[in-house]
Amino acid sequence: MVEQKQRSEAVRVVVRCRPLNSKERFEDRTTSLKIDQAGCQISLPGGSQTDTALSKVFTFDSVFGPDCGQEDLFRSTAEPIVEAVLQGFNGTIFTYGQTGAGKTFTMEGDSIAGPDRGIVPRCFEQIFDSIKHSENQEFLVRVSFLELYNEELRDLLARNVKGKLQLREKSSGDVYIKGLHTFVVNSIDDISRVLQVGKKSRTVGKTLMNEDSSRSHSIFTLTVEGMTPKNDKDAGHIHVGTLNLVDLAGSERQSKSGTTGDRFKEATNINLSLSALGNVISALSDGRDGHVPYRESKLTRLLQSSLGGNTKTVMIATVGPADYNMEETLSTLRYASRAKNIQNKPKINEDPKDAVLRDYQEQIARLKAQLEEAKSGKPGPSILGELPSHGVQSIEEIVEQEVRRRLQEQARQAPLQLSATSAGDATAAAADQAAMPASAEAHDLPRPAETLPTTAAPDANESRVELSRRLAVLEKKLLRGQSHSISGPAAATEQDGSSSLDSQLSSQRYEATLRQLEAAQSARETEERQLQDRVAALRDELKFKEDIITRLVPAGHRARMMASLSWDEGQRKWVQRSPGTCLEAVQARRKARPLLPNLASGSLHPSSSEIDALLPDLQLERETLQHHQGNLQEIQAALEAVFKIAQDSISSQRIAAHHGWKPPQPFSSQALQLA
Ligand SMILES: Nc1ncnc2c1ncn2[C@@H]1O[C@H](COP(=O)(O)OP(=O)(O)OP(=O)(O)O)[C@@H](O)[C@H]1O
Repeated sequence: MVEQKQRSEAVRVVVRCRPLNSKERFEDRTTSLKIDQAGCQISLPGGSQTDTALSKVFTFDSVFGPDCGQEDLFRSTAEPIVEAVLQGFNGTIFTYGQTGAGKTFTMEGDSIAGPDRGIVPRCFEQIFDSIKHSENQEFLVRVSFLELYNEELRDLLARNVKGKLQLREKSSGDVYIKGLHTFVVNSIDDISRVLQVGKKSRTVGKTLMNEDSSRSHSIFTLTVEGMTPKNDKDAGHIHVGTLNLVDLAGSERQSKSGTTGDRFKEATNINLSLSALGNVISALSDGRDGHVPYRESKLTRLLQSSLGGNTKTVMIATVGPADYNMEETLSTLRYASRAKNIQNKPKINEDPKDAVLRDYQEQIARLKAQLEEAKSGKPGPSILGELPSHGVQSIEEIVEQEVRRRLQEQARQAPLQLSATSAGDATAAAADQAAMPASAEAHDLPRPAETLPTTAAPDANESRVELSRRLAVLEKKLLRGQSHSISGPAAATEQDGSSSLDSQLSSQRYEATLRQLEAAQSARETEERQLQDRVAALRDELKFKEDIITRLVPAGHRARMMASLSWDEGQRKWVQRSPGTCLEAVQARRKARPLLPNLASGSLHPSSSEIDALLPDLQLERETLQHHQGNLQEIQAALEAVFKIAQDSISSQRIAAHHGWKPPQPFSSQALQLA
């Protein structure tokens, strides 16, 4: 390894001015910005637009006018940075400017393909193209995507985007984000898919200045690990470059953007963090070794190594051309002009301890050795649960768990199925097994022990299949240059034709099954969400009804209502007990009650204490029966039977004379309905 001399390098600052947009053209907006692309200058008129002596002239590393295309801008700003990242430098490209000035257009463009695609998709193309054309090198590419919204860090690739992440600092002083998902990608398609998923989660909103205004700062990070060619004098060394693609939210004036409510709160946070960034830029551009207020905001903490650190940084300041935005344009140009003075000290990151590529290679070597042992008939040590964790997460993690569960289920149900596979079917069996997504290996997650079959140890055939599958997945994740002639995985595969075929088939089957599983998973998630919504709606309705009952129905009545209901398992609903059942209960109660000996013996002269005890009883029975609105005739018959017992036994005149009580009238169905 060559000792590196760390040389200072200024942050590159370029300015891009967008064309007048349709609204500005419709409003006949004028422009007096002057752009001298060749001289890298941009000037604004002074006090009066004709007074050139007072005009403000700014010089930058490059200046791009409204006619500049995305390709030209990319070549002169981003391409050299990506080249450096592939060599192991850190690089940052960030856009800064007034809302609606063209930051997102510059970074992402109007589409992921086509001439108007922005810097981000072009970086993807350059990275994978360079890897493809590199000689004898191996690469591993990982990505993450986050946003800083209202001073909260969010993982745009997480299931729960709104979960807050925490900034942490390593002992080296480097800042990192705990729990941020990182995905291994091995093609432009892969990485574009990740970008699209994240973009869907990013917070955007409509303002008067921009229909699609970014309400958060976003950072898309690519980490490219590369291993130097084996024939190089630095053979076997790993270099790790990180590329941060930063799309800042725009500075805005509330009077112009017309923001209120949430939009206003967002604008306040955006302006605060941009002003903190301005303070860091000012402190760094002073050139004195004074205090740099990185800790003022999370944005400045995130950009710490890009401004004044070990990164190659390009700032793209975007401005609008219309005169009615001249104040904001002037402010952007001043801000950008200060940034030109920032000095960074970029260096190649060599052989970091946490390089994932090295672990991948070690795992591949280990798997190959185990596969050899398995082929020679020795069972070998279990490979399961051995893989180290880097916190690199899997796109297919959920899918994998489901597949594992199903496979274990199948294995339990048909334990002989695998061993019954004939030798001729070995390849197909390998492919079947490989169809199981192996994201744990692909993303370094250790295989959870509890997901392993707890039955007998895998037989030789089974472990060989599993080893082949793991090998295929790991090898697929490592990207190799064009003429790979080293005795690496490819050479070893050539020695073993069947293993090569296994790997190819495994990959194809794996991809196909993964797609199916992803579709199934997405359908299941939709269904689950709908069910959860339904449960929530039912719970609200129940709560509403419970509130009504609690407020309007007296507690005694509620108890009696409940006593009159029973759960019918067959119909799966609450039903009222039949009046017959109720009457039987009343009669049973009466028989059990020893209080009315005279009544029970048929005496016509019950004592007054017996009558007193009977009256509330009768009242209760009447009310109970009133709840049975099903069969009125039965209810009435039951009720009358109860009263008849009383009338047969009690002399109404005596009762009237002694207690002033009026015997109840015979019950009519009309009265019951009214009740
Ligand atoms: N150079 C350009 N050429 C053509 N159209 C452009 C250019 N720059 C921006 N636009 C258009 O202007 C509009 C606003 O641009 P954009 O969304 O990129 O602004 P922004 O600076 O990211 O705004 P915000 O900070 O509010 O997110 C978009 O419709 C975009 O397509």
